[in-house]
Amino acid sequence: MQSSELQRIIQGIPKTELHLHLEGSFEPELMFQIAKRNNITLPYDSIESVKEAYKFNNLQEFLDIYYAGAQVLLYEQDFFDLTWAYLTKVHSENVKHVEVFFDPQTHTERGVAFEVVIKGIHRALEKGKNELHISYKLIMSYLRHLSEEDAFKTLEESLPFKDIIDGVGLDSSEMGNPPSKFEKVFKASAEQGYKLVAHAGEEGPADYIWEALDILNVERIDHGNRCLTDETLVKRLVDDKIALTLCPTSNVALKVIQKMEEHPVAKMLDKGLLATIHSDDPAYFGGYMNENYYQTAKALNLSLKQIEQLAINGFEASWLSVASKEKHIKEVKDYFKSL
Ligand SMILES: Nc1ncnc2[nH]cnc12
Ligand SMILES: [Zn+2]
Repeated sequence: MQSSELQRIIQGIPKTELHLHLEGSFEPELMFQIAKRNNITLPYDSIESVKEAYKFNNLQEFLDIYYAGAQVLLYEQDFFDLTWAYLTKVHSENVKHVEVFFDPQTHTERGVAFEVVIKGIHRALEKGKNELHISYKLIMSYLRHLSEEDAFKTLEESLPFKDIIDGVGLDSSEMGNPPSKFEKVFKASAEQGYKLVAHAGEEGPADYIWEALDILNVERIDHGNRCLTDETLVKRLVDDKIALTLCPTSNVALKVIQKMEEHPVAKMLDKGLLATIHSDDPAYFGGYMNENYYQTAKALNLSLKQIEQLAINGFEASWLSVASKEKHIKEVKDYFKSL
């Protein structure tokens, strides 16, 4: 199939994004605009020099730059603008539902109130629901390089906004910060009614995925690439229909894999895993949803059936109601039938 034909097909698929860090959707153009109005000097003299700096050898090199970029976000309007820019972008890519992460500690650590962050994000998500017809869920992620005590503080701060937060996640530097470090705060989060997910097996070993499942009791694994090294784990993930929210362009950018042709998603589909495709930090890795589908499909020569399965899996793994899931899955199936 011609590249342009594949791109046209991917554009038309009704999609859902389940693994997206709002701070990772911060495009350099908006970063400069917000830095200017907040009187902050960025350590870059142009948008080109920012993009030049976005070359990473591993997760930590990326995180250092990602946290630095987030420093310019100070006011509710900044968080609104960040979220709104993301929503308008994915609206243009036919994304129908999003479940997005935000990292409260990246901001509260700098003295920006939890309330400022969440109010800006929430206002944009509501506007997106009303004007762009994108439904949403919001996930608050604990930073795993910080202590569990710090995560408990964040959980406390979130409680006045419990009604607008659907789940908690775990992100940041994986190696040396296993899921078990956060056992108690995940248990307490579940008791507050939050759903649970965690990044695991991105750079870390399959053991971290086991811990996320057995110690944190998460219902989805973010990334999970490394599960294929453990057949017993694969069986568990298949049997329990645990989704893996994969991020192909992120994996290449952070050298989790050396090239897209090595991406494990096709193997995962073959094994019956509930694999899904997302963008992670698109402003840093150069691809939103469509680009992630496109690069993966092209490099792995995925069939239309496999691409359809990925889109269905996305809705299947979402936190939408059964009726909404069925509606979206029917839309995906009808779309592929019409091709
Ligand atoms: N890919 C990733 N892994 C861990 N933490 C993150 N925070 C933002 N993107 C991340
Ligand atoms: Zn992520």
